[in-house]
Amino acid sequence: MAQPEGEDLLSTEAAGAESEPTTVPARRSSFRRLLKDPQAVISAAVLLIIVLLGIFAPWIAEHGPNDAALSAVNAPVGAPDYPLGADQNGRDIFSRLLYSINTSVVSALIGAAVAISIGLTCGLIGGYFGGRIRGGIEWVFNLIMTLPGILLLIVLMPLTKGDFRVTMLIYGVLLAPGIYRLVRNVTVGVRNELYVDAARVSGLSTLRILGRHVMPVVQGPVIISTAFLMGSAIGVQSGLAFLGVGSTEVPSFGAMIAYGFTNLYVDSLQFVWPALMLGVMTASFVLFGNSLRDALEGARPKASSVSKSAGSKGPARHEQAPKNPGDADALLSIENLHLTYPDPSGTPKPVLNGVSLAVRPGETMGLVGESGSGKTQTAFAALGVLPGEASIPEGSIKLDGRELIGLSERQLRGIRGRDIAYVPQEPMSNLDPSFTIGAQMVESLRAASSVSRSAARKRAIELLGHVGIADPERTMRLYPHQISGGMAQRVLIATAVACRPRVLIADEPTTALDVTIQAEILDLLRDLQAEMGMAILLVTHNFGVVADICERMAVMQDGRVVETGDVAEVFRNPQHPYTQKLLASILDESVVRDDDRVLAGESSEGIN
Ligand SMILES: Nc1ncnc2c1ncn2[C@@H]1O[C@H](COP(=O)(O)OP(=O)(O)OP(=O)(O)O)[C@@H](O)[C@H]1O
Repeated sequence: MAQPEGEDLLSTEAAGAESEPTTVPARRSSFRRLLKDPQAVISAAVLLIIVLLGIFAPWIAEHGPNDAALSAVNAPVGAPDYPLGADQNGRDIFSRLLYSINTSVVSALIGAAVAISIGLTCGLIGGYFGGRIRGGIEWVFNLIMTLPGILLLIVLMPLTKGDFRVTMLIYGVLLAPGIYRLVRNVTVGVRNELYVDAARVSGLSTLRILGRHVMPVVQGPVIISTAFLMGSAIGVQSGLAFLGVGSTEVPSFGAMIAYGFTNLYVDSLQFVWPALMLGVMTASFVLFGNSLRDALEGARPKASSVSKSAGSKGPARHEQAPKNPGDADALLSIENLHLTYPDPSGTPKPVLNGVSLAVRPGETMGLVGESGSGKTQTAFAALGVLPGEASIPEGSIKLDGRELIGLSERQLRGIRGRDIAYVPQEPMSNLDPSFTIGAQMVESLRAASSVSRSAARKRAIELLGHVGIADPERTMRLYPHQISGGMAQRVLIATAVACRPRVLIADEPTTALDVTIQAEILDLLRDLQAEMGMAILLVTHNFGVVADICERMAVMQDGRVVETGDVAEVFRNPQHPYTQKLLASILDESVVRDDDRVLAGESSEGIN
């Protein structure tokens, strides 16, 4: 397929041109999402109140954190001037609690800032450049990881002179390898994306690519890790103070807990206040980080059941839908499917306008149409993996007579992978760069068939061999960036057919691959179909692929199917003007074979 680089470059530029003005609304909508999340609002409010209490401690507290009064020794809660009582040295617990907040916040900021700045910078560089640069960086980080963390901080006490800020600085360095690994893995994954190659070819500087393409992907995981790091830094600082490492002059939850411990039988509450505050602070950091990540990464296409439009109740809203001719024996039957997404003003924007489609058992149906005609949305609707904001006001999707619209996520999970499976367009983007092929296959197999880990591993190795991977055992140990696109697609096909699904939806499974590999993947799909007897719905914009492998085809335009029929018949005698236009613009007699064998899908050779 002559999908020239020029076109890619133009689209990259166009995307770039578009991305500038959309940045502000995107940020605004992330912020709005954050404000709508009760977990985010509550945890942020709790943190804000705690931090403000720390900042205003000198004005709120009656006493200094180290002011001791003999008359106040072990004063109970509610004693005059000592709202939370006093410790065994006669120091105001409330005051020490407030000042300890500042110690914790400073520790969290130093520890997280050092870890993020070192880990993020090195992760981006190591992940993007690879080779010796990555080797050198990893050597240093591996060395750091061998150091015994807390023990080192204790041993270095003479060097830090008990200053918790210096201690947290060193702790930040010890935390950096975790961030490095995270960022490196994400960067390696993004670096292999086609759009990054396109950006590189179009002359974008490395810094710009890192900032524009890599950082947005990295920011979510880093933010959630920041929250964990802050919680961890607070915990470690308190732990060290509990052990007596550091200046006794510095108020800290850890030191307060230690004093509370020794005084547990005199007044148990002395121990409870700092422990409670420590718990609330660390939990708030983590909960807020989770919400922030969700907000920044946007509404993910959750594997949720498709939502029906407001007001539509029960599954009986598609009775008037026109029946598909010949769908009585259909395994997957889509009738009059309408799908909308809200536009920025909230008005539903139609994306599918009454799609009707029937896939019979054991057949390969090609779903063709120009970009944006709704092929993928139709496939996603059938799989029940539309994003949360999608709405189906009308229509029906039946698998072997069972209505899928309106099923709960739990019910859909029982169907996906077992009865209906999916092979995606971009194999690399569909494998997690942080996990080995084996780990990902085992996880998917266990999710689909609840087998033991060892059985899933055995089955994964078998499947990899079955889809033509030469050394399955070795491949299981590899990370996605260590295998080719063709191998990645074989891995995904192997996972998809693991439970012998009755319907396989393959969304442009060969688009991201080069021509030779495309033919191999089509052959593989054909072989697997012959062996397992599954029906395949093949989403493609490539008529060559349709001619090569499909028996029937449906042509989509503007969110509806305009023509359905046997491939040979549609190729010979297209009825709809849009099909005629598509065929006229795509077919080239000099490269496309028109013999009956090929059109009937009997040949094993690919056409492009
Ligand atoms: N989350 C979404 N919100 C709003 N509109 C969407 C969303 N996802 C898809 N669309 C719109 O749905 C329409 C159909 O998209 P779809 O991905 O199904 O097209 P397609 O035929 O598969 O195209 P391609 O061959 O390029 O993948 C497009 O106009 C697209 O902009």
